[in-house]
Amino acid sequence: MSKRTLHSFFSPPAKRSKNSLDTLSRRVSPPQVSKEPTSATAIALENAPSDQPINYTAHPGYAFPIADLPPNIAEKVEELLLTASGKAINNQPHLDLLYFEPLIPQPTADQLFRFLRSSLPFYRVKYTITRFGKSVDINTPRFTTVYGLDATSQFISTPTPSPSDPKTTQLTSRIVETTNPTKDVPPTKYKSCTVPPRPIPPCLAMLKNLTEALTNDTYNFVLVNYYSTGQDSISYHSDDERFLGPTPAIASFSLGARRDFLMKHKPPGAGPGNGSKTQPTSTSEPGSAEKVYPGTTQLKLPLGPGDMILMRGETQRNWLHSIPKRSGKNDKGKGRLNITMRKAMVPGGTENYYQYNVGTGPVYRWDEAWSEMRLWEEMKLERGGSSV
Ligand SMILES: O=C(O)CCC(=O)C(=O)O
Ligand SMILES: [Fe+2]
Repeated sequence: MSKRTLHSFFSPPAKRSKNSLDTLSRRVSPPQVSKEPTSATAIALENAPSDQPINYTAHPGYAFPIADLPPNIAEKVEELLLTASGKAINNQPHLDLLYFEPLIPQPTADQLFRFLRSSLPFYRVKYTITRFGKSVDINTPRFTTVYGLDATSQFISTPTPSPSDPKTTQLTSRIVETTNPTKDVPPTKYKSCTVPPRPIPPCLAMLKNLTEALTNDTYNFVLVNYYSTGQDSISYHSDDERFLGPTPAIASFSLGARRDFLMKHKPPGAGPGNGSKTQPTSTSEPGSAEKVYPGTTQLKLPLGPGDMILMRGETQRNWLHSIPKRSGKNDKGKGRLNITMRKAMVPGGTENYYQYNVGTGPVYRWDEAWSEMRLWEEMKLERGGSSV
């Protein structure tokens, strides 16, 4: 396979032929899972000097400049994603998964985990819903963040070197109509978003572009969840919002601590999501007596670091998934990152994603010394105002 440069991953990948993923799975050799490295090799890899200094990307929508993926991690991830093959799981009604176990083996998965956890701004979103006529306050039980824009609009970003820091590139973006890129979107188009939409930073754009090449699909949103302990979770839901279309492909990466990913078929008679702006869209109440859909059983995938699961076809319309709480798992500092790539078709998707994954609250950032997510405002004061 001819080697693509990292820069080529910032432009859309060349389309593979129809069904090329399955063809690819058969055609290419399995991922090169190296033998367990000796600890000396692992340490050498972890500390491999990158031949370039780490650069940062600043944007008015980023709480602080976000580091670009270090070249030693980027090159490894590129190589792994371009040679991977997954296992199809489609032995139950309406279930269509492709499981890469793992897609990114150690030690790269761990390097990527630690890099992304410390490089991204996170939020702990609170919102209010109405349930049975009553207002209910919801505290999202995990850290979240999101980047991207639905298919009706596009960012046109201009990079300029930062005058105060040679390592930082400053991005300024316009949002234009996809159908007419000379036309800026009207200011009212995204006025219901809790924050102005922000472009996917290079470290996640690279992962997204490689995932597009691997899955022969395109994505315009990257959502990130951080489960700091076993008490962080996501309840049973399906990502079946109308703004994702009827058969969405969602690529979901796991990094860090292993957590169970549970899936069950929606009960008989349960319709697809109604597209309402609640998160998650379709839920099942814990403990509610539900009929099991005939011929199906619950699936439990203990997702580990570097695993990737592609949910596609009829899956979201018919199946629910969750990361349940677990006691004694992921003690302080372990944590699990989940990164999903999705494609929203209309502005309602942009609104929904920023509302439920950024919200209006404060920014958190991983503090390596404290081994926990902390309020960025407090960390900034301690750093004397320095952002990176
Ligand atoms: O953390 C995971 O693996 C699942 C996350 C998820 O289902 C979601 O963000 O919609
Ligand atoms: Fe989900």
